[in-house]
Amino acid sequence: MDANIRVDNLFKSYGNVQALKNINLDIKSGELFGLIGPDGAGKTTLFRLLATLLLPSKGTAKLCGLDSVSDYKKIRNFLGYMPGKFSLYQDLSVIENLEFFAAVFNTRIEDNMDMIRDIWVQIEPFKDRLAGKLSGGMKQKLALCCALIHQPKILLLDEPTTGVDSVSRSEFWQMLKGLKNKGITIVVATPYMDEANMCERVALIQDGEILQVNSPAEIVEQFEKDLYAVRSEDNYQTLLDLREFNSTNTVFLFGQSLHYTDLRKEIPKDEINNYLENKGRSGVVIEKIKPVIEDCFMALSTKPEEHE
Ligand SMILES: Nc1ncnc2c1ncn2[C@@H]1O[C@H](COP(=O)(O)OP(=O)(O)OP(=O)(O)O)[C@@H](O)[C@H]1O
Repeated sequence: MDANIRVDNLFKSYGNVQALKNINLDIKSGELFGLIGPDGAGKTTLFRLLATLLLPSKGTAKLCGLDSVSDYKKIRNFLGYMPGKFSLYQDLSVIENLEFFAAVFNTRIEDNMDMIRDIWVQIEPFKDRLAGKLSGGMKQKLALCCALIHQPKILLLDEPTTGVDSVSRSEFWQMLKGLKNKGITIVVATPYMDEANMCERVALIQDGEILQVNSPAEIVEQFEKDLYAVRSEDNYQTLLDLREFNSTNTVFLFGQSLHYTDLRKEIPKDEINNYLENKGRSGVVIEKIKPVIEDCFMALSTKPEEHE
């Protein structure tokens, strides 16, 4: 079975809220694909549509060639879905949760151990603990086992690493690579842009629209402008100053510095330096840097600063 996902001209509205606008996606069988976007971008809505839990307002979604509306029963047999809000029964133990999900799919844990073993061994020592008493990372591993217990061909993971510590986050991505090697098509939604690099391809989504679909490396390669990191003793005031500067294309705070692009091809650093010093900024440092995926997202999603 070709475990691909194909979305065509998909729209979803909740009353007046247009949560998804003309989404088109082609996710290949066996791909590790990321859906990257901020809160409210429409990631959960798209996942719930793919998981056959919501009806589209317009357009179609097909999983393994089957329609999410008319073939929803068949799709549910080969789809694993881990919702963003924990799907576990907090007052059941670890093993009871897993047994419950196996029973829902009319299967048994022992028949599917090969699929979950690598993850299960990490939580087995806590198998009699109530799910509600597990740490965030452990809950996430259990939820993943539950989503895998019926050996899905396609796995949808909605913000699996939100609220999870950084060690558990990187362990989680290692587990996903292991699952990809088993041939499962995996789609992961995340608000963390740095996780884009763990995916083969990503879709950047904002306000219900897909801004770009490509490999993380190619997205970064397509960044057109020269990018500069600007720092001073007062980064926030420098941000406000640069927003008023008449050659500013984009400027935003990024960690300990500002990321800046100019409307011109060549950037006279001295001119920017003088401008900022005249504004009273001290300790100004300007250096050319390589863009990362966050810069590409900002470039795609923000309008250039307006100048009179
Ligand atoms: N049941 C609903 N009724 C009305 N509006 C909704 C409903 N569910 C989502 N929305 C709106 O649809 C838009 C997309 O929401 P969605 O939850 O899909 O985004 P998201 O990217 O998953 O973000 P989050 O991580 O915050 O859930 C938002 O504007 C949200 O407020």
